[in-house]
Amino acid sequence: MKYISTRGNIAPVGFKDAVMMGLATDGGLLLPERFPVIDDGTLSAWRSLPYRELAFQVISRFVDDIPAADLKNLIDKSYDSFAHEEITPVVAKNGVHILELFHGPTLAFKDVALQLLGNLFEYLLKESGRKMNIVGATSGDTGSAAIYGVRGKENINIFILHPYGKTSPIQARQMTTVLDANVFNIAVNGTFDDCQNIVKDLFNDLPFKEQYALGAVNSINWARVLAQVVYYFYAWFRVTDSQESPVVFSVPTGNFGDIFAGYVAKRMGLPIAKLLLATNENNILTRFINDGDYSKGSVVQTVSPSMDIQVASNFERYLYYLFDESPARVRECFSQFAATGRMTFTAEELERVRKDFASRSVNEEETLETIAAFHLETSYILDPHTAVGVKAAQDCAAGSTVVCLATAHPAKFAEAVEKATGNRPPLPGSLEGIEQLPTRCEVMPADRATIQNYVAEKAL
Ligand SMILES: Cc1ncc(COP(=O)(O)O)c(C=O)c1O
Ligand SMILES: N[C@@H](CCOP(=O)(O)O)C(=O)O
Repeated sequence: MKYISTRGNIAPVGFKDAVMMGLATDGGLLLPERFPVIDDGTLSAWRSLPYRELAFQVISRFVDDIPAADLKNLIDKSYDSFAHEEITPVVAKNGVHILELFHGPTLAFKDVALQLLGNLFEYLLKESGRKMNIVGATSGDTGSAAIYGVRGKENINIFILHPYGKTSPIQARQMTTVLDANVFNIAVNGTFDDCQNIVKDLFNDLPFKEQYALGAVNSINWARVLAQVVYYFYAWFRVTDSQESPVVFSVPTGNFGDIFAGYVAKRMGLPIAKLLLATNENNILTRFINDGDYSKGSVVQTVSPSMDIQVASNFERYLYYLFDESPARVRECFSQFAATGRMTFTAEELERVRKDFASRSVNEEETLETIAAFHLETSYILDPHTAVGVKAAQDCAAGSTVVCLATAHPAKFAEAVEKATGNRPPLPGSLEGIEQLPTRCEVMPADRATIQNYVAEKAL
């Protein structure tokens, strides 16, 4: 399998090079040159596979430059760190199926991909004898999951930028209490969008990227998206009993990575009726789907801070398909966006968008009410991101078989849960005592040069 760029200006590369490249060197995002299609017979054979084996079956369709036995070992090892034997179990509550993606070491869906990516980096660096400096941006969850994926690993340093004071207190401590010598936390005086822009600028500075061997842990890295495709298949098997059964997936969305993984699963032939894109008040993607209005606003702080994002990086991957795989149209669209802060689409394009996606924006009050009502009716505690997806499902998908992606453990957002239910959620063992641990973190302005100099100074 070869990988191409949404901007069309790189020679196709293999999977290993795609993982190491992160952001494509022409500023675009990497995509497989085609989607493997899974026929009914194969789908039926996969139904009874445990998570690790299913992951190997799905992922190996996209990887032909790592020996199968090595890939299998990497996958198996990655999921040993999960606290649930099913890795991503599905539980039925109140008429919806909740796909619990928070049983990894940092209690968010990011662990599913970042445990694997950390092991892939280690494997590829050993093979090449090279070193890597990871630079990533986080609105709260990617950061700790990436840090836990590579902490203490040889030949890797990791620099994580988060918006200062805008994550939940637990999210910040999950990052800053990791004192391993290869971990550097940077709290940026700005928003997640500022952090993501700085990271992209550093990757687009090709001499800097080359000199410091930059590695990407954000969902700009194709391996992130790929690992997330697996749980759409896994969940679909858990909630259906026949090949034809179409399912709606409700996905709390910020950077469009998780829902794009669902789109990949659909393109591979998984019977997904609709991808329901649920946003908080940062609703640029909802406006796009429902009104054709993709125009940048300002970031609003919400009780679901990991989704406080305006410019969703993976949206570019979807646009590539919406524009019939035309890199020229992608480039044109991004130039228009850079110049005007908006993108425009034809009526025919929007009609096609709505065949695959529906969307709902959920405000603060609705999010808290959903946590409270769900808790009252079922005793189950939703985290605020998951609550956004559940509310969207209740309003837009009644009568369908719906899987709501539970993207984080409620204990990470104890303040919001307490506001909604009157009680703080019980702390899982892995978070006990975290408030007393010492921390290390540098506070910096949202200034590319300052951060670039810091990375250069501390890089391997
Ligand atoms: C808990 C949680 N839910 C949902 C999202 C949104 O996912 P995505 O950015 O892949 O759209 C994030 C951040 O990525 C998150 O951390
Ligand atoms: N919500 C994310 C934002 C970064 O998204 P990514 O999937 O591109 O890494 C976070 O928690 O950091």
